[in-house]
Amino acid sequence: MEKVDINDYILSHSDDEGDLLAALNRDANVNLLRPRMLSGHLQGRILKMFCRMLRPKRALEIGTYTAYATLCMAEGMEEGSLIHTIEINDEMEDFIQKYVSQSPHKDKIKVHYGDAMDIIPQLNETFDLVFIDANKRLYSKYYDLVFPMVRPGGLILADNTLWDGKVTEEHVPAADKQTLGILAFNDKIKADDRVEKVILPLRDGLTMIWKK
Ligand SMILES: C[S@@+](CC[C@H](N)C(=O)[O-])C[C@H]1O[C@@H](n2cnc3c(N)ncnc32)[C@H](O)[C@@H]1O
Repeated sequence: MEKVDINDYILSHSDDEGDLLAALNRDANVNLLRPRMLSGHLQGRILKMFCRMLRPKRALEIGTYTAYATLCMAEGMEEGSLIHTIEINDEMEDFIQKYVSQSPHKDKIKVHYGDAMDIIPQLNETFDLVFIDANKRLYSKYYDLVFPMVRPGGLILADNTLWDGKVTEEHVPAADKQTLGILAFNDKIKADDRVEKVILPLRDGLTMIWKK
């Protein structure tokens, strides 16, 4: 008998992503340049589960891309809650709108188009949950900007913090600003006494940062 791939086994024994997200995933793989950027089935179900457990009233996602993760988080959030999500590339607007508009959770989602560095200061919110998943060079800046807006006891998640394993390479070229950005962010979080932190070795690395 052929051995079942462990990732297929995990997905086949976890919740389905559902028809809408499966269609989004297929559409992204056929029509977008970098479909691997979206969270995907496993991480999406985990983000939903975080929302089920934490019951955030206000959430923020920095880096929407297709809204795959946005839709997953909104699915786990309660009625009356809201997730703000920020996307710098307004060419994604039609794609995002196509799927958000079909979701039964669309009323919990507010999409902002523009640079998160400009939009975050305009959001008059206190966040229970923040998902950092935009420009890897700017993770430390997003963190500093959003930190005062997270309530004590709130959670910040940062995606891609293992950056394809490049974080353990002996020599990182000065031109590789993305890896250097992630390295600086990981060191900053490790040294920050205001938070408890753990890197989950999930997919490309997902850091959980709990504000004391
Ligand atoms: C990895 S993708 C996000 C994936 C999405 N969070 C998910 O899990 O499905 C990163 C996105 O961040 C966007 N982005 C990059 N810099 C940004 C910024 N300063 N403000 C807002 N969005 C930004 C990019 O255009 C890209 O669509």
